[in-house]
Amino acid sequence: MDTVILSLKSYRKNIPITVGNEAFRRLPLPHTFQEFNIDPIKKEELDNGTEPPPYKIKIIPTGLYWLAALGLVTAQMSALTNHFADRKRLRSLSGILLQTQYCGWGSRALEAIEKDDFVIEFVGEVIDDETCEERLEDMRRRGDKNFYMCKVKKDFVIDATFKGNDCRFFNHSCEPNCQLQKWQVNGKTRLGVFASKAIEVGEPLTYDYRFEQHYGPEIECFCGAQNCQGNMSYV
Ligand SMILES: C[S@@+](CC[C@H](N)C(=O)[O-])C[C@H]1O[C@@H](n2cnc3c(N)ncnc32)[C@H](O)[C@@H]1O
Repeated sequence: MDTVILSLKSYRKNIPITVGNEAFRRLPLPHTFQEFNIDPIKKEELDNGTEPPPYKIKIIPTGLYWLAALGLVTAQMSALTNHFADRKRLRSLSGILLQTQYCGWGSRALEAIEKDDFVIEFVGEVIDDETCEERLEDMRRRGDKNFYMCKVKKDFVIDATFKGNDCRFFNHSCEPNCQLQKWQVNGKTRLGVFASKAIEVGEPLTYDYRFEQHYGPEIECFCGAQNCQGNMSYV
């Protein structure tokens, strides 16, 4: 269970994941490769020689979650201020509202991204199927609405619930601007998010969850796309 995908070397152990409220609990996660101290995918590791771009995304609170976060910040101002200041994450609370008001937090592009650019890697704890089921059960019991697991293969589920990067905030869209791709890098399977079209500054970053199995209950989709399939279930 402690095996963390890629070179996740010194993940901070002091992240308060025990706070009851889910929205609050999700806020203090590390949000940059630097904070995470992981090596991003390197150019030479990609078969097609794609140059990984500099950090290009930003987390924004959206819709109702933004209001919820604001309320929590008011209530927990002192603790949060220290916490965020420590992680230089105050910027995260000043984002714009997105139209996807019912999808919770989302990521948006900080700068223009070209089609086929490598955007970010989906990282998290690597857990087996049994642990995954246990965690899912815990989440159901807690009434969690957001799920951050992606099954790569048998007994290889990447769980970004407790340890993850900004990729865990990419929402699903039936008309996404990114695509999740499976890569073999030095013998390891890794998931990379690549731009499937040119993306403008400020655009929400999304991919189709149905590429791989994202765990969780059948959730109604609010992506707002014309071709919306209605739910985010893997088919
Ligand atoms: C990987 S998380 C994405 C970040 C999440 N929005 C958050 O606030 O932390 C996946 C969860 O976001 C929500 N979500 C993502 N895309 C959605 C969509 N198109 N419609 C409804 N909910 C969505 C669902 O609750 C889903 O389980």
